Amino acid sequence: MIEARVAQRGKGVLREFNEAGVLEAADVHVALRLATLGGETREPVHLATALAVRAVRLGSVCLDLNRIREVHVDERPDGPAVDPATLPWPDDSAVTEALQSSPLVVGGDKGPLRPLRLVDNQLYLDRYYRQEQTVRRILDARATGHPAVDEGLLLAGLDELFRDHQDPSRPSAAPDRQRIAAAVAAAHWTSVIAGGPGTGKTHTVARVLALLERQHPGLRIGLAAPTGKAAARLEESVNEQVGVVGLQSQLSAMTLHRMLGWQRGTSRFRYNETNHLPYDVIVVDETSMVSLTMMCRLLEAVRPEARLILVGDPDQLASVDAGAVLADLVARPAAGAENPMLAKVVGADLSATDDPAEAALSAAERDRLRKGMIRLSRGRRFGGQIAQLAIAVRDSDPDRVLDILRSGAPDVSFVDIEDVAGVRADVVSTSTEVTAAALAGDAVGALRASEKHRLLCAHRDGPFGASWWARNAMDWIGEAAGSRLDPDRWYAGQPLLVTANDHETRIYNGDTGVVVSGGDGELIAAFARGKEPYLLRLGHLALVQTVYAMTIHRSQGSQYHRVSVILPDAGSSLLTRELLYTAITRARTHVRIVGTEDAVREGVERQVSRASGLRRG
Ligand SMILES: Nc1ncnc2c1ncn2[C@@H]1O[C@H](COP(=O)(O)OP(=O)(O)OP(=O)(O)O)[C@@H](O)[C@H]1O
Repeated sequence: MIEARVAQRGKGVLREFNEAGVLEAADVHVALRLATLGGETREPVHLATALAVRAVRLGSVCLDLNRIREVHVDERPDGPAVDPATLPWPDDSAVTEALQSSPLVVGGDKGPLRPLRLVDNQLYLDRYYRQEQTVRRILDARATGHPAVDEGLLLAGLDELFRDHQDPSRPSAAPDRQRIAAAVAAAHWTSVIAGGPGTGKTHTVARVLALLERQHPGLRIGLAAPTGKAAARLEESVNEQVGVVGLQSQLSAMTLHRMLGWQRGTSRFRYNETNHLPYDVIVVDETSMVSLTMMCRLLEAVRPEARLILVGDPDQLASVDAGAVLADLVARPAAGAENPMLAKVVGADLSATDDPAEAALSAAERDRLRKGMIRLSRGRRFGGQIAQLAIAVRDSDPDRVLDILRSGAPDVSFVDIEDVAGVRADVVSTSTEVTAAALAGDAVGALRASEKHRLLCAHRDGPFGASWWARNAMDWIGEAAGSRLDPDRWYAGQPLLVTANDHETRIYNGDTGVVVSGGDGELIAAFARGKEPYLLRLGHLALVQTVYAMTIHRSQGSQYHRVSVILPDAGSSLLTRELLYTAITRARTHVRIVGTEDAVREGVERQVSRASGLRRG
């Protein structure tokens, strides 16, 4: 155990949990500080408080006391992982009883401090409890009525915009979930359009906006995404459709922070519950990456009479901060009745039986329509085994996942960590192509070539981590080229990853680019932005790193032709279904899984379980 991770002040049970690697020093410090301020001396409360802080650190909104012992402990550098069952757990009922009378929960004579909430045996840090309540209250209020819609106009628009792809003289065959999604978004103040990559979410959003613009000439549209990269991608793909669907003008998208008016150095936003955003419709893409805190701020700032359309893939990894709001909203029970307008405008889709291309709506899907939620299921981009593999992972079917991986299908492969010849060939050929274009000053070609293959890892460090594999890749490239790459200087063909938002230079955390020759012997950085690359002097780049391998978390929101996924050993807490799903769905033409059968099975079977009260309705 690394000493810095052990809290010096921790004693007794807290110290044992800290040394075992369940708690970090910060969890212990926060718990002890709150206990001192509130005058709480009982160890079960100290432990529950520290575990609640840990739960938030790991992405949950609260600590589920019914599952308090379900903690995963990673292997330690100096030995095997501690079995959590061997730790000195207090009696479950003793924890609950102590909390029920704790001044940290019920308040005490030391003042108004009440940092914990105990609700239905879920222990919350007060801040997250209040945010969850706000989200629930605003969503429930927005669900009590429906926007007024000119049904004739909507029907005509749906008929015009959702045509058969092969034969545009005919409307698309029923059921068409994209058409249903458009009607759902028109019929609700809040709607969720969920779906995997390439299911046509953006295609549908462009049509929804066109339909709403016809209903409300002069419609003010706000487009946003949690990251700059995702916002740039949303803007680009919606604008490709502007002419096709008849939108009045090109649109711009921004990060959620920017839309809300983030003010440097404060935690306040310019737009909030008293100063609402000036839009009639707001579309948020990549909503799976939105944290509870951000969703709370957004909902507070949306006018009650503005539509909010949340778009994303609930099966992907959730936000790095606490909360998995999109997945929670999808799982949340539906309340209220279906908007009768839906049956009038998309009745044929709702009652259609199976079509060769799309299955009939299930009872559960029909039920979700009541809360303005629809999941697009028909893949429009990649067919073949990548989509099947992603579905098998999502459905937690490890045997099917392994069958597909071993099927010999041309778009999927499964290799041992010792057998990296294929990875090496992909790394070298991609780099050769990127470098040739970069040296020729062809920024578009270099950026395009850099999307040919990407090496993805679960971890950042260690033998399965991105840093280690990036060094391998640099060695392979150096050997193939006959000269070593020098990570301390700029060179043509160098792949870049931006690690922090820089609003001034308009590059954002997660942006990827390439160093190219600027023609006059000078090197410049090129970033993909729509049709024209965005060029920037190297001296203007603040936080960037060379990226021959990246973490799966970082790759969210991007796609590549070929992807090699380095799985960690079975036993890593990062290895989850959401991680595998996200990694696989980054690939357009080929996904290569590098790892063991045990790691695949464990990943498919372990779901990230983020405790939250939103799911309970
Ligand atoms: N109904 C349709 N008919 C024909 N082509 C379609 C249809 N829906 C989507 N497409 C095409 O399929 C591709 C994927 O669509 P789109 O980009 O909208 O998917 P997405 O769900 O937003 O994907 P991602 O999550 O990867 O951004 C696009 O090329 C789009 O033009």
